[in-house]
Amino acid sequence: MRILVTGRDGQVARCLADLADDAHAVFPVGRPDLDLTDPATITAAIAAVKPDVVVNAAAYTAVDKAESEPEAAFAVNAEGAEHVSRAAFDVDLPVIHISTDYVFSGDKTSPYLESDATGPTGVYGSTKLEGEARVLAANPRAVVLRTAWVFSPYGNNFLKTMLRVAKDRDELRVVADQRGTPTYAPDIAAAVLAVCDRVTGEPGGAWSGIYHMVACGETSWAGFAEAIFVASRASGGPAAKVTRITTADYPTPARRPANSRLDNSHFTTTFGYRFPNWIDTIPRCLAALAKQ
Ligand SMILES: NC(=O)C1=CN([C@@H]2O[C@H](COP(=O)(O)OP(=O)(O)OC[C@H]3O[C@@H](n4cnc5c(N)ncnc54)[C@H](OP(=O)(O)O)[C@@H]3O)[C@@H](O)[C@H]2O)C=CC1
Ligand SMILES: Cc1cn([C@H]2C[C@H](O)[C@@H](COP(=O)(O)OP(=O)(O)O[C@H]3O[C@@H](C)C(=O)[C@@H](O)[C@H]3O)O2)c(=O)[nH]c1=O
Ligand SMILES: [Mg+2]
Repeated sequence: MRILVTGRDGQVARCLADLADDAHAVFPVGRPDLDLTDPATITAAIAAVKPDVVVNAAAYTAVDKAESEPEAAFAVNAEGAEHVSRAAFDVDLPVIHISTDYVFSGDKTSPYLESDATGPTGVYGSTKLEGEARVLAANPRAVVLRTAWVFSPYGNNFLKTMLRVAKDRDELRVVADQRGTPTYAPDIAAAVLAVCDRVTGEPGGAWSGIYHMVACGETSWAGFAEAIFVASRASGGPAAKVTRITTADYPTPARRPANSRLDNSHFTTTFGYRFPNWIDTIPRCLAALAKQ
């Protein structure tokens, strides 16, 4: 099958391209050829690639910057996502859209289910939530996959930030009162391919809807940082001591959910893809970085 992926240089887009095989030809298209804020470029990309399915992996992902650029975030995450879904629908294609744990308030004390009420605490989360609704409304064959705390050898992410800062500093202060699940982008890509197989193999659309697509297990950002440094030290890389702090000690423009753990059992049951525990994925990322 042919898979059009929006956002050529994004973490998830690049990992999807890495997984291309005989059964999955992956075509990542980014700006300026495909711009989510310019619907004509989306239509043109679909006409050029002739995909069997469209994966929307492009987004405005700068969580803090979004607080001062709400229009720009909305144009990509809400309107742009809608344009992609509608452009796919117009030529009778299914769409797979990636969303986030930040659609939740974080007030729940256990992992979030797909049926739980949303309540984003910032602009990024609000615009992503609006994007989910618009994607589902524009195309009856739409899958919304909420993932979280994405890291990979590519782009900007928390793991790469921790390694970079540890090169110059012996100690790092990291929040310990926000909990979630780091999810390795190559595993997200493999899971998305499993969804591609289903949505192209079963045309009806019984699979449409929202799914939580995260790795197994849970931690805090501080716990994630500590695990990164344990693995990095073991492979001779940079490491630092992590001092656990609270969200109040680390002011940021955007408020983040205290609990953004997602229950992934609906995804696992429906698509038959099993995620590993997040902690086992860190050495894989470090090994991939070492090869760069
Ligand atoms: N990163 C994370 O921790 C998480 C991400 N997600 C979601 O997963 C998906 C993939 O995220 P990830 O791979 O990390 O994203 P990245 O931040 O790595 O990449 C985002 C990509 O989107 C592209 N993009 C931004 N605006 C536009 C536009 N107007 N038109 C076309 N492309 C655009 C960027 O292009 P350019 O290079 O030109 O700027 C970039 O390549 C997103 O939907 C995100 O919301 C969900 C949970 C966690
Ligand atoms: C760099 C750093 C961050 N922090 C805190 C700030 C914040 O609360 C938390 C995570 O910081 P980051 O800015 O790296 O992560 P953030 O940009 O909030 O990551 C989010 O990105 C979007 C796209 C998503 O969809 C989410 O799932 C999530 O992955 O760690 C520290 O406490 N110490 C530090 O040294
Ligand atoms: Mg960030």
